[in-house]
Amino acid sequence: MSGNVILIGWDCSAQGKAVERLLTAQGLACEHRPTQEVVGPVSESAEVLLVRESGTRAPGLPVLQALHDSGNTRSVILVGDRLLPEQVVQATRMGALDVLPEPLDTDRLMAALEQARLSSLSAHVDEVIREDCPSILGSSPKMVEVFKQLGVAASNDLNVLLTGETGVGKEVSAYCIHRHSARAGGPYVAINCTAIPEGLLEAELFGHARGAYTNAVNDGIGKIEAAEGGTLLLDEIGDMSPTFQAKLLRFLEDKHFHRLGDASARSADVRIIAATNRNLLAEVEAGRFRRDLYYRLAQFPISIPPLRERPDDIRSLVRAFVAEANLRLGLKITEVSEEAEAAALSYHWPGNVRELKNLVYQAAVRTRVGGITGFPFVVGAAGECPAGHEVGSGGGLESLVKRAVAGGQVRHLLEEFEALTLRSLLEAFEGNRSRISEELGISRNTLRAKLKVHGL
Ligand SMILES: Nc1ncnc2c1ncn2[C@@H]1O[C@H](COP(=O)(O)OP(=O)(O)OP(=O)(O)O)[C@@H](O)[C@H]1O
Repeated sequence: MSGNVILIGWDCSAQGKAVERLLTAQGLACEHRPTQEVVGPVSESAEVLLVRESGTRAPGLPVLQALHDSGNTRSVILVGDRLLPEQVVQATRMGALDVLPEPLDTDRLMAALEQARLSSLSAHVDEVIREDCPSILGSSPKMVEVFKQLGVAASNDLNVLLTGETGVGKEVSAYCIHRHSARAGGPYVAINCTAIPEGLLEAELFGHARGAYTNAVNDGIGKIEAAEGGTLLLDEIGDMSPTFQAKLLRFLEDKHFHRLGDASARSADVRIIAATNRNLLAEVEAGRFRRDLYYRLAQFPISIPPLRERPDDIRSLVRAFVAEANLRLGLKITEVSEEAEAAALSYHWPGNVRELKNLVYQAAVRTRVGGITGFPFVVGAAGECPAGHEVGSGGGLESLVKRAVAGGQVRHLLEEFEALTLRSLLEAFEGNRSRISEELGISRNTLRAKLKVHGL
């Protein structure tokens, strides 16, 4: 099976085949298998899993549960007949990107598949980049200053604190420091402190002894031991709980730690780089982040400026990502129109380089061959849109809908609403993703996937 196939898990062979024909007629590559099989190795190279479960299997969703338990990272869309509300909630919590009732509405199915494919594309982009030692780009005076600081950080072994808005390139900078440091021959390990539930973070970071918790059938090393001799990136450090802050401080003081459930002290030779999009000093002043931990982490602080403060980088980033999309996805984009470039230059870029990269990829995927004539900007509050893309006077949803209808852009309207909602929630909850996922009642993984799709 090739890597961009939609795997259809459907028990009733006649219906499964009918969906396969429907998607094939839309030009999509797909393959039908009995539902249970999508949990097996056959799904490994699929891009999206379209799984049908029956609501009469109350109270659970066995196939989705099995996928979730196996650590599936592919985008999943659930199709169900007579699903109970609890099953819809469960499905979303287990990471399903969408839940579609039967009989299937073709437009909704196509929209859900497009979103799922963009989500996998975005995940794939991140994977590819991590695998291929991403090079860090930028030629603006502000970024040249940052590169100099990365060089100084690479020449010593101090703990580094990288700050900057979401998507400015903190993680690529951390990797750049590692690659140029004396530890380059050692491992580079990253852990996202918010993506892991509080209860599991300790074991994830420090490791565990056999029997330390249910399912801990063997001893296990944590990220700290995995990074021995190398560099450990603690991403989104600003969201760490006070209890965990105390545990981390203890490790930073003498580089000694205990695996969870094991009394023996161990030590690790690891360089720590921490990253956050919060103003950590303000968190210290507000009493939410330990001052002593802040100073341990910020032995060498580096702040990365938002993209809107370095417009000189925009054009070259757009060109670099177009070239990358051509190479990675087999597209044939020949140019980016002057109008599209001008729109990119006047846009506010709240999601910074990540958003730019996503928009370039989305525009490239939609264009496939020829020139990109525009980017699918999310039109939000006035002043955040590029010239010519403003919401009409009065703003709000109504004018957004009218504008989309007038411009024949209805197809992507629901995506725009979702992006707009998420952007507003990020502002309202000051980027606190745990809180947003709680308030929305969706898992943090689902939220992360959605934020990635929209480049936020
Ligand atoms: N200067 C850059 N050159 C090339 N790619 C970049 C640059 N900055 C960011 N990117 C790309 O943008 C995306 C986001 O970057 P990264 O994950 O480093 O951001 P971040 O600041 O750590 O974001 P967050 O705070 O949300 O974790 C990645 O795909 C990365 O490769």
